[in-house]
Amino acid sequence: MDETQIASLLKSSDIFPLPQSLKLSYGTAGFRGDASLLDSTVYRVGILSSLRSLKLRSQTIGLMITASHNRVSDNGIKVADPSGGMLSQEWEPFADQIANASSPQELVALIKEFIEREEISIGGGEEGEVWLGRDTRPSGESLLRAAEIGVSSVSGCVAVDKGVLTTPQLHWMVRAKNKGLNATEKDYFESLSTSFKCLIDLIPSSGNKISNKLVLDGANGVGGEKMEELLKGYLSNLDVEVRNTGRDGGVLNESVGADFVQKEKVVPLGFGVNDVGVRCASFDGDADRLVYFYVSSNGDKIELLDGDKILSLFALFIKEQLNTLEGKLSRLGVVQTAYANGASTDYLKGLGLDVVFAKTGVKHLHEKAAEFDVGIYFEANGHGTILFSESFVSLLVGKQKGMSEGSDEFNAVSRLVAVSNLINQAVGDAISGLLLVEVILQHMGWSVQKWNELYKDLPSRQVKVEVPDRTLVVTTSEETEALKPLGIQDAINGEIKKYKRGRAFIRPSGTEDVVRVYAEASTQEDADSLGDSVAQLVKSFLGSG
Ligand SMILES: CC(=O)N[C@H]1[C@@H](OP(=O)(O)O)O[C@H](CO)[C@@H](O)[C@@H]1O
Ligand SMILES: [Mg+2]
Repeated sequence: MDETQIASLLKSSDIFPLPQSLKLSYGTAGFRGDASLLDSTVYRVGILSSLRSLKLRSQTIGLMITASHNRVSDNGIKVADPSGGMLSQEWEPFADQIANASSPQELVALIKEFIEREEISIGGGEEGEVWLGRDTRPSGESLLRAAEIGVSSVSGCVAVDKGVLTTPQLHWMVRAKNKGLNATEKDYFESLSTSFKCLIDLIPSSGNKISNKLVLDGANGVGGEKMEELLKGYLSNLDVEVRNTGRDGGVLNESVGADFVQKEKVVPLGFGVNDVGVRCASFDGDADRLVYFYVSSNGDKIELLDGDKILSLFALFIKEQLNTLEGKLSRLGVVQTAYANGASTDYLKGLGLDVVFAKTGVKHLHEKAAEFDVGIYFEANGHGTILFSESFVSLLVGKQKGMSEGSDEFNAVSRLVAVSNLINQAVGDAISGLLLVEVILQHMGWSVQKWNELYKDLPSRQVKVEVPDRTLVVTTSEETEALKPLGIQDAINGEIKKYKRGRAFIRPSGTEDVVRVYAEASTQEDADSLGDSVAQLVKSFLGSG
């Protein structure tokens, strides 16, 4: 790093001093916090993205400015690697270090040390490129400017502002760009609508016809807006009414959206007694989570179809297509976390599927799903997708070419190819997930109620416990058992034994300063009681916060 580069970094970092007492961690989903405190963080992550692009021989990196389902006054930043997946976990400690550097001099020293270790050369003619996107938060625009300054303060690197996007759109575009494919937002919409129409054309004509009508809760965020754009410009054969678009005075994520609906299990604002029985869906604030629901009986309760139910629907459909192929050509697997409802896991195992568990956080699920030819992953909260290995897609495309049109096998192969184009291969995507759910329901001839009957969720309860130091809880790799504090797992097991179908576990949250308790049992009363007693154990072993 030469003197000019050092001077340029010192100068630009002077514009964005670190607010006092701010302690940041890259966590499960990038840096998040009150938007008014994040200028310096976003600027520094801009620098990191440039370094990442230089390290990876000029491949394009993505930088998304969003705080997802958090409140509108928050914001955040996450990095997409060239594959469109999350930033490699190996770089997270460096992200933490530079985000917390207390002065421009310390920042430059850390960068110097890092680029030497990683053998990144700056200023020798190498070029880097970073694509920036943001959600609809009012703070997004000025944070985006800070990111641009960070990116371009590294010699040879340029920032490209892609405007307001959903998180999965940016990940999709970055992936496409690095694969040498067309990578604009228009290409995204075209790819989704073409594969959707192809799946619709492949629906057997003999089946049960269901209502096309869907009401979407857009969380007053970017997802509703983009869905409307897709419907208007590219897809006319879907009857979707978008509510909570953010245009009618509603506040982002406030009593609306996928996180609210899944955690509170109540009707979001804008929905009520007139919607009883109608198929409804909710996106979260940056449209990477999707849940379905319908308003039941008197308009004040919902029946929730969460990520586990979407996973089950996808698994059933994919399995049906794979079974139609001659010979066993692929390994299908599903990935869940410990938060998956036990009834969903039983159901999936009952289908004869390979069910594996990953740690909480999409980056962990994605990694495991990528080990299969077709790997489906979902968090219970609605974030997930279906990954197809490149070799399996090539095999399918090759097979398709040599087959006669119209046979059952040809149709199954064509459906699988279309699904691999429809469903986002980079990251969970509420828009592409919604299109796939809609087409599968039409294919099966199922109402939302019929889909809900695949299995009945076991009653569950989640509790957050504030403790002085949550890092004292250490779990096994699947997070289902606590190794520390010593003795706590035996005590939890003692509680679990008291309940029919009892299951419970604890883990420190990666996004909040709490220990999370999850409990499940055959009745709601038992799940509540098990949750409460495990929460008491956490307090007695770790003290109250
Ligand atoms: C129980 C739960 O919903 N945990 C969420 C939450 O992580 P925690 O580490 O549990 O705070 O936020 C993550 C990021 O959005 C998401 O991936 C995860 O599923
Ligand atoms: Mg989100």
